[in-house]
Amino acid sequence: MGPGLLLRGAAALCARGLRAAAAGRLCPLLPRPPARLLRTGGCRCLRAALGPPGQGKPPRSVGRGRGAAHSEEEEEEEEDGEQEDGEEEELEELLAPGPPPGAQRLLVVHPAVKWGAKKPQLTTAELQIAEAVALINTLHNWTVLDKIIMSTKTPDKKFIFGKGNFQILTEKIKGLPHITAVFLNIERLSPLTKKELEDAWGVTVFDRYTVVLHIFRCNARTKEAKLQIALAEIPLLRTNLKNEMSQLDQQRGGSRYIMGSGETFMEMQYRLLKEKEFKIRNALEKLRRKRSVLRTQRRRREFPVISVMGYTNCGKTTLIKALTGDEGLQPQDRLFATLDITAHAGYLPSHLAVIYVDTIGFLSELPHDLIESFSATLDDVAYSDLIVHVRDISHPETVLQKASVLSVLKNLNLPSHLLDSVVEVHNKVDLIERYQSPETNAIAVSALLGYGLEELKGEIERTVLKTTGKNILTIKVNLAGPQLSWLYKEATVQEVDVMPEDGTANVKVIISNSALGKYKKLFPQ
Ligand SMILES: Nc1nc2c(ncn2[C@@H]2O[C@H](COP(=O)(O)OP(=O)(O)OP(=O)(O)O)[C@@H](O)[C@H]2O)c(=O)[nH]1
Ligand SMILES: [Mg+2]
Repeated sequence: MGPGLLLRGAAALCARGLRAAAAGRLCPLLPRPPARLLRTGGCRCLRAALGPPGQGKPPRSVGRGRGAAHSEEEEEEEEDGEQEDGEEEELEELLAPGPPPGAQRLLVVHPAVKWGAKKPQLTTAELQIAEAVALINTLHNWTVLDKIIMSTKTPDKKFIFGKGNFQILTEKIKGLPHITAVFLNIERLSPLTKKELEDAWGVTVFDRYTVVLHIFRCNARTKEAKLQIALAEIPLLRTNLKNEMSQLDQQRGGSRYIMGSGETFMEMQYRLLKEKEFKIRNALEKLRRKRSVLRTQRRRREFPVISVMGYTNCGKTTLIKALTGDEGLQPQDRLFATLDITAHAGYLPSHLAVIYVDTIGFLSELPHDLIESFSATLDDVAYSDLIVHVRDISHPETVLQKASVLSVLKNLNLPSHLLDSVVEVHNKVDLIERYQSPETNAIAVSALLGYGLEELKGEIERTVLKTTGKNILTIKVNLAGPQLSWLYKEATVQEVDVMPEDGTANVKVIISNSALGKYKKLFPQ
């Protein structure tokens, strides 16, 4: 006789739990959570996903039974949420101010070091200035009027360029009366250099730090992203303050005491800045704690978490959309479109449910302070089960981009097993005729056109099973005994194929090594 009843209910139950877990929610029996993903840092979304207090409580024993253990954390979260309402206004004051109003018309200047140890490898001045232009084009109503590559042997000196080239540049700028600013494509300008250049050129001068920070500010949606930007601004505010104070001191204003306060104007400004920094760090810490609760919840539900990382604009969001079918995702052809970490549920070939985490893109020569203030966002990566490194293989600097990403990953202090098991994806192969990967382990895909996705899912599954110590097995159980309910509790049951004639069932499960050991001990064959 052929197989009897085939029950796929277990997988359906699992799907609900998965959606809830991706949304940071726990109850598998509640109405469907918003399909849109929880932005892990955004408390408003979190509350929306949890629903009104009381609604989000899991029943004591549902499905795989693990949901029951977490309600204390959930309550704590709800309380936190209420408390935050009162703080919302106060925190608004800490957030970075909006971008300066009005359009900017820029000259982009790339200082090129053509000889010696400081000459950049794996790229050219043309590609670097192209990236600088792309950064500006990301910003609404900022336009590049002109661009110039100017060679220099002394990029670290006060005027960046030698005398002759500085003169040529100054004349060029004076000959462009319509520009409102110069974007000097170097990591960071000292306040003194910035001031001297602005005095010489008569327009505002931006460095990479200011431009990237500005893009972040424009793209930030969640409270966490905004707070991180506010934190990244602190060093800038501090150096500005130092500058202003030295000017004030020259006019002998900075050291005067403010009446009755016992502190000078300068001391007061520093104190206010310190207080602001303290508040931002506190608020971020709170959000971080909240995230760690979500992390614990996901762990408990045992959905493997896959962090999708890569250089900005390489196609991370497009790939996750293709792997999960999540229509809420909006890939965009601009740098730093994604600033908030979001989680999205998907399935691997053997119906193993996983959560894909979309992350902020990387950029070479991203100033340290900026990376540091966003490192909290990347905290989650350390707790994932696998990293998928997406590369835009059609980009002329793809090799340099890979090196930048790997160097940031190394500095994130990730566990070595994560770094050793990275799955590398070569994306945008549709843009290259007959693409042949030079790296044998990489998977070639087109996230946009859907090529290579099945192969990628297969590779992700193989690696995830290995790194999480899970097995996919079919176990024959006696339906009269407690085995099936034990498996529902301790593993992920995918299919139950009942044989009514002998009261047994073939049960397809995803089970961890340790659970399998226990099962064998409890139910010896
Ligand atoms: N031709 C082609 N374009 C792609 C492919 N994948 C992504 N893109 C395009 O590349 C651009 C960037 O895609 P995103 O998915 O937003 O890239 P991202 O890595 O998430 O970018 P950030 O969030 O800004 O770091 C979009 O215009 C996509 O349509 C692909 O396989 N082929
Ligand atoms: Mg993105």
